[in-house]
Amino acid sequence: MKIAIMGAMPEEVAPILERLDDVEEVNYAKNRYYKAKYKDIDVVVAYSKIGKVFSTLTAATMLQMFACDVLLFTGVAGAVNPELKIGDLVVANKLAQHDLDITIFGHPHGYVPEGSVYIEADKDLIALSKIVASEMGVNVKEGIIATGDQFIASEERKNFIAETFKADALEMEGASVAVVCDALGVPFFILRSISDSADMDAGFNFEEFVESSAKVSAEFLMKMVDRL
Ligand SMILES: CCCCCCN(CO)Cc1c[nH]c2c(N)ncnc12
Repeated sequence: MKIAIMGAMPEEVAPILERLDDVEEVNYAKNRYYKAKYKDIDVVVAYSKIGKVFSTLTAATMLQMFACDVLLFTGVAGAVNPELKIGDLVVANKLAQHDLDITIFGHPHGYVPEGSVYIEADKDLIALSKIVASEMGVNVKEGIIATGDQFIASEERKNFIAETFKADALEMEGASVAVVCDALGVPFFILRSISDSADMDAGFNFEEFVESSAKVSAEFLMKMVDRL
């Protein structure tokens, strides 16, 4: 089993890199991939850089070049569901691209021909997250994640995303990673910890909480890796 562990930003994978052994750094396609051992498991760890394009490139590389059998994503997100607070964990059961729009031709938001609005994450990995959550005594919200190439910091855009996609959280990489994994038939799991509420305070809250929330997500993810 070879596990791809991915984030979008250095802060999101730093808590993981520090726990690896025999790290071999591979430079490829203007990015750095860390081949390593976590306990006795083969892992490849990388942060993609922000947004759907960079995360597509990294996810595709993890699967096609490093031949990973499963892809786990860890990072932070903006809350859409008002029940979610800073530091809360969200597991994606399905993901959509909120800024994919050819609605002028009568298609739904997030849809293009031969595509689908939502892509579903791996049910076994979701089930595993529930076991780990109960063991750790933490709450994990399973929900819909909306992805787009914008940092959302306005109630108006957040409400559009909430109404159109019934999203629980939003970010900038999950749905593109989902498309890659789905197309290549590789199980994937997208985990996020809330860093802000995608409102007018989002920028400040993100800056303040990205590091602590990224740690919450990374630590939970590694508990799942222990159980794989
Ligand atoms: C230098 C600034 C980098 C922001 C990257 C934010 N990530 C993108 O995946 C997660 C995220 C946290 N809060 C968000 C929000 N309100 N809108 C979009 N994305 C997010």
